[in-house]
Amino acid sequence: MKQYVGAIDQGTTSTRFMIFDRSGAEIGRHQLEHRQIFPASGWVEHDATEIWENTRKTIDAALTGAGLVPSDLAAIGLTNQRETVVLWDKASGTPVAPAIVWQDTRTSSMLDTLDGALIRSRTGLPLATYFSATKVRWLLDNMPGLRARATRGEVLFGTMDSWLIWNLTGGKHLTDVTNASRTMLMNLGTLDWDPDLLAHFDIPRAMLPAIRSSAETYGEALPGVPIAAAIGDQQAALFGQTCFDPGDTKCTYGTGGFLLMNTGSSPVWSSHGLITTVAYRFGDEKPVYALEGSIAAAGAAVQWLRDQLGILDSAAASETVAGQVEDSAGVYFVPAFSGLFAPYWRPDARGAIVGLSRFHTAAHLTRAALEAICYQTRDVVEAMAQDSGTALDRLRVDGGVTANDLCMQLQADILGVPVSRPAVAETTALGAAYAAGLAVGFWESVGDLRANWREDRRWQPTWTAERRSEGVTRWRAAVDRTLDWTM
Ligand SMILES: Nc1ncnc2c1ncn2[C@@H]1O[C@H](COP(=O)(O)OP(=O)(O)O)[C@@H](O)[C@H]1O
Ligand SMILES: O=P(O)(O)OC[C@H](O)CO
Repeated sequence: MKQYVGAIDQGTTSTRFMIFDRSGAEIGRHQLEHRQIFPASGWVEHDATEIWENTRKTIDAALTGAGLVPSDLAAIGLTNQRETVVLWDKASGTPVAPAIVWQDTRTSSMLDTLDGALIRSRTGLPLATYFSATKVRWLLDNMPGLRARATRGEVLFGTMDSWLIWNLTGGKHLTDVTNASRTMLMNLGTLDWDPDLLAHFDIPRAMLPAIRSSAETYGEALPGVPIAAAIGDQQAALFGQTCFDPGDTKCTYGTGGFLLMNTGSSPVWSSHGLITTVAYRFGDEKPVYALEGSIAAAGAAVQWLRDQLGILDSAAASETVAGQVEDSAGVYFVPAFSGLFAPYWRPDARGAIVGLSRFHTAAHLTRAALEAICYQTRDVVEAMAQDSGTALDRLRVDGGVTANDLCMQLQADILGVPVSRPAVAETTALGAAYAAGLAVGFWESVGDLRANWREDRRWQPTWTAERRSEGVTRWRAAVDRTLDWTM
């Protein structure tokens, strides 16, 4: 009997393949970072071919490292960075342009020409550069002859899930409903491409994949091993955290930060700057929806200190460096590299570091970066409380940044509620594995999965209410200083 389920987790920073057993314990993994390409200020690109090659390599290396062969896997689940746009030539399977990453802001001037009310009412999404549609349109507008080829179905569009499914299955053009809900082209009510939005963006339907549920057989990834789930990474983390009931909430801190609350079988529209999105859908069952607060730069702020300023040797070093000082000594760092997402939705914002004097060191700046991750999360937690009418009493966290214990302590301090990290912090991959395992009967029910969730560590708030309130006031003042910055 097959004892394991695999998961491809194609993130913004890296791609990993993970193998889990029936108890949800990790049996093997391999991970590879890919290049972050910044051709101009505000542009962020990936090489989709590099990502596909890394995917293949991580599957092989994880299986070999764990001493397993493909036939040991009951199924593979796929989860991915969302919104990022890949366009490829149908005949050759080669990308026609670099992938435009969700953080890319090159389309900001297009926003003024679009109907925000129409888009919001059909998709649950605010007008922002974040989502796929403006990026697809930009490529069609800027690459001569591309729109005609796309109209003839010769050039295909997909988010990363589609691109990987195409390659894994030898040419199936599919996406799942959670990824489709981030394109700005899917109608949240019909769960199909919206003809009015396609016309509004001038995007030909012939280039779009077919929309499937999050848990069903997509094809074979390896001989005898089905891809039995595809689900956006933040929705997968919600699943991996076993947030199956309305009101269940988690926050994932990767390159960006993403707080999602399960809202059950009806979409809930936000009045406080959150996104309405599909959480998951099983086969023909009714979809489950979520409210989401998306933060554009969380771990990306640490990456920037490491890669662009060179003041950290590694992301992990941010903990020791920030730990050299008691506090940020009045420095606030707003990493609005891609503008500000939830709850502000200000594409005109750009990053700022305020409050500097000659006294300040790399340690203060690093601590301010960690605090920024936590203040941004507080902003979306507040919006979520206003929309749902319920204050959070504990925050379940996961993702790369949660390895940083100091940052998680700061998060509890800045939120004023406990922060809880599960034993398996790789909940994104775990969620994809869970969805695939449920689809093929490896797990019987979500009840089996709930029983697998265990807490690893909990942080209690230590700041006084006065200190917290002063910090939030200063943070909001710093946010104000980032606005109206683009030409
Ligand atoms: N110990 C750490 N402290 C702070 N940030 C970290 C730490 N380890 C990783 N990160 C950050 O987490 C991000 C990677 O997390 P991950 O969950 O793998 O992201 P993604 O899914 O976006 O690829 C990077 O931005 C990195 O800078
Ligand atoms: O790669 P992550 O984990 O930062 O997630 C990216 C999100 O899917 C973007 O919406």
